[in-house]
Amino acid sequence: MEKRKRTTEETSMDENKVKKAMSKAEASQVFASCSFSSLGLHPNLCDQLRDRMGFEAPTLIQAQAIPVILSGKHVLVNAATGTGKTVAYLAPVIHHLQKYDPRIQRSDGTFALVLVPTHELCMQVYEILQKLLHRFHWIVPGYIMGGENRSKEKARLRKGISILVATPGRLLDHLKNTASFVYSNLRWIIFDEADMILELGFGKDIEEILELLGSRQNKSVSEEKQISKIAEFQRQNLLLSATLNDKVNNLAKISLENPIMIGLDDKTLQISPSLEGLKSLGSDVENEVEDSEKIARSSNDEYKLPVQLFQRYVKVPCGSRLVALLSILKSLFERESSYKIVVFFSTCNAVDFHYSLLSEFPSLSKTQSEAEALQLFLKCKLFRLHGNMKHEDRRTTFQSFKTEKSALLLSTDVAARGLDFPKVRCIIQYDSPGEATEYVHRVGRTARLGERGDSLLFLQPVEMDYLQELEKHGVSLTEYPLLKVFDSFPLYSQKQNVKKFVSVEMHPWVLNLQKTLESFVTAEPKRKKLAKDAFCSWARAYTAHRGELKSIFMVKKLHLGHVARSFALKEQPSLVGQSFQIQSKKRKRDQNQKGLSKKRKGARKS
Ligand SMILES: Nc1ncnc2c1ncn2[C@@H]1O[C@H](COP(=O)(O)OP(=O)(O)OP(=O)(O)O)[C@@H](O)[C@H]1O
Repeated sequence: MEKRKRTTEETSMDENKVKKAMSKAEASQVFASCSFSSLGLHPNLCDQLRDRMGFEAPTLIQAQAIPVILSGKHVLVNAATGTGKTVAYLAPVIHHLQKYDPRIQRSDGTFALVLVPTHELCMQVYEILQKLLHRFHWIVPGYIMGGENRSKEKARLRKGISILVATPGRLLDHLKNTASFVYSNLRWIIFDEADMILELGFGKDIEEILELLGSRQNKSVSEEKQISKIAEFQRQNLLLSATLNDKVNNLAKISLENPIMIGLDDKTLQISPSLEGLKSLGSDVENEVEDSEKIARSSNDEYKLPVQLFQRYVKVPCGSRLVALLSILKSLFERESSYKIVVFFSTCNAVDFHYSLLSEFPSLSKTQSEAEALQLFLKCKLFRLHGNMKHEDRRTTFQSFKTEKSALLLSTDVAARGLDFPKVRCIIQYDSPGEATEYVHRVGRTARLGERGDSLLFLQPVEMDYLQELEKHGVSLTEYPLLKVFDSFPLYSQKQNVKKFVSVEMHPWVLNLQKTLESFVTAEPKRKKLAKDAFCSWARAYTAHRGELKSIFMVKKLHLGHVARSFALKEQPSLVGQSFQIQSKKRKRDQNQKGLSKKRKGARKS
């Protein structure tokens, strides 16, 4: 069995960093020094939080948010990932609902609506609700989401769901088509991961939902009263996210009335109760005009990241990316017996290819007996998650990865937001995230609630300007010692006492592993097809970067032959390459024509 050597330098560097981070984490004080009951929550609910959930004390954000939410005001919460925002909004809702006298009944319909962007988040919030409601059996939790059986959902809505967790598209569908869905008592609308809901293009749906529910802030009071006939209380809307952007500003404006801001720095705030100049949530970010009444400025905002998170980047030439990924994963899993890692990819095809590769790629073996034993290169439980998977498979992956102590999850951005996988120690962004907000949410899957976490961002030499993009938001990364990782592997077919290698591409470990990977992938037509499809969709995704990022992630700057190597292909797939080049030529031609017609228009105007 091959053993990896760890340099003492590497070990002491890591240990120092751990110590430094842990003291930072302690200093950051994740928990407040008060109790849940001192925040005004009902004793039964406090018992439930302690006995069922194991929560002894509130987190800082819970201590800040719970009393304000209990007071009935509209609230915008901006707090770092993994700080306990879910309980911050669910606990006050449950507190109020359990107090209703006479007790609420299923026939009263829905009192609280939690809108979330993804299925996984929908399930996660629902599960937390189930635990919190254990002692309050008359308050019924439920969920509706795209991809589920509509008629079963209709039946559940007919029976009555007191607190409903939903994805926007499916909610809108039921609001329009399920006559037995009672929402006349609706008191709370909560947007969890508000910016992602909008990023996913649900802006128009949200506007329509707010209209239908009579909760759009420019509705006249009489109209609102008509809709909320039975409700004796005023509506309370809550908006939560770890990152804010212009679209959230607009959503805040149309859904929140005189909101209280929690977790937002005064300097970056301009609270505007004014409802004038509302823009459509469905419009493109690029098309949005500068607005002087922003609730939170996004352009130069510093994002809040957990202080105990070590953020590093690794600079890898394109053709060596796959070898670098596999080597880093191997070294991490060999270092510790229990280790949970999430690797983010840009496309579903890329996840499928890497999943298939890692599920079967054998260990590079020195001896015949080792080869016969068929050891895998990576000895860890492997999972994958992406939007093209069947819902049932997504659910199983989500649940299984949650409970594993040591495992690797390969995922697209469906896992980037809000998901709470316990004990994830490291996040690897193999494909770059695009917007800085995406970076923040991806790394937010680790270092949750004061725990230690590492993150590693893969960048090619031509993409290094992305670090400056992150710097603009106060995010700074240190370099990961990649060559040291390669040096620590035994070099078969080379003399053991070799000199230090200076270049990543020419490192014997890299050359050897790359060659083996290429032979492995090209030997099996199915695997080769997965690699080709992944290559093709990767290149398409690469051209889809928006705004300023276009000048950093330029496909023009890439050598497509090297990109192919990163999918263990010996050559750039010619057909894909040609069609890709035709596409990019066409795009260029279109851009030139656009530029020309703009110039012409300009000339006509002047
Ligand atoms: N008071 C508490 N005591 C102990 N654990 C808590 C407490 N509140 C929340 N947690 C746990 O902290 C973790 C993070 O909580 P949660 O998922 O609500 O964070 P979040 O702020 O919504 O994160 P994200 O921004 O990534 O969605 C969860 O595992 C949750 O069970």
